[in-house]
Amino acid sequence: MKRARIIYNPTSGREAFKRELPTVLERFEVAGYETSAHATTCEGDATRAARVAAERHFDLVVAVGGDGTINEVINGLAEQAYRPKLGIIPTGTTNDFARALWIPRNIERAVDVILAGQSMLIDIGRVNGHHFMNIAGGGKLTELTYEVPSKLKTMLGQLAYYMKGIEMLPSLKPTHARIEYDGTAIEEDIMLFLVSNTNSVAGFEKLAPNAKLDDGLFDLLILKKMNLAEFVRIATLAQRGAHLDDKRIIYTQAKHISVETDDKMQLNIDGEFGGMLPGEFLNLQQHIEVFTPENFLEKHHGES
Ligand SMILES: Nc1ncnc2c1ncn2[C@@H]1O[C@H](COP(=O)(O)OP(=O)(O)OP(=O)(O)O)[C@@H](O)[C@H]1O
Repeated sequence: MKRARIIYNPTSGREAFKRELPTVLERFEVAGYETSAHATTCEGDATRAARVAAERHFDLVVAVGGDGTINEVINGLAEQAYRPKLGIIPTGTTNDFARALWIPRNIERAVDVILAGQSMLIDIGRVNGHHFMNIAGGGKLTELTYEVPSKLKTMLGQLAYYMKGIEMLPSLKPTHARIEYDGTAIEEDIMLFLVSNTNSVAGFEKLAPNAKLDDGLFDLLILKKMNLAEFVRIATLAQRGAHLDDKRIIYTQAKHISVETDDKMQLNIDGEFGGMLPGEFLNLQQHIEVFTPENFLEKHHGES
């Protein structure tokens, strides 16, 4: 019999999952999985639970929570030689990864997706020993993701980022950076850089439009030194994906990227603080097998 382990964050979102857990367990059992559940208790717990599930050769791990929980589960699986398939039930405040994969927010429908059994192998990023599935980057503005409180995110959505972003604008300063990507070396004064695995980033759907989930490549986006007015203009263009032709933007794709800066710069990994630069980014191609809706797979195959 196949075995599934559900790893859920009981505090995520509006705590709605706990009420649904018996129904969800029943559905996995009926579908032929011997199923157990682990409620996470603190930061890092989902990583441990996922690692144990891999070591015990579970067939399926289901991560329930927001991007934080999914990131932790992926960190528990990524270093293992045997990696169970991954199902996702998005119940968090921020669910960028589920959105990128077209996984529904509704619990029952997210379970439908997993039990329908359609999956694909996706790339995972690694930087300085941490793994990420959405995006990593550096520069003052990337700190927005942890400076905006989740209550505000829930209430105001993207507007919360704008409000906080405007507050931070005066503190935006360029730093000198040495960046190497797949053998090309550049030196620039930069405002920020983003290393993206998916195209769904903090509500900007067209920030890294070429990001594909299984091509082994990151989208690398670098914002060169610019003044405030130029910055606001480019941020506006980025809303509709019209920022890429601007001469203050470098946009390319690469498998291996290293970044070093003169001034101290924090590393943001999937929306969380991830230590300080320098950073070395490596794309682990088709590293995790994840369940996605049928229509997403059709779109994906149509594009590649
Ligand atoms: N029982 C717990 N109590 C408090 N925090 C927890 C617990 N279990 C897990 N966590 C932590 O909560 C973090 C955020 O969770 P997650 O992303 O699933 O939900 P979220 O609702 O989107 O959260 P947030 O709005 O705080 O980002 C996780 O990275 C994890 O470290």
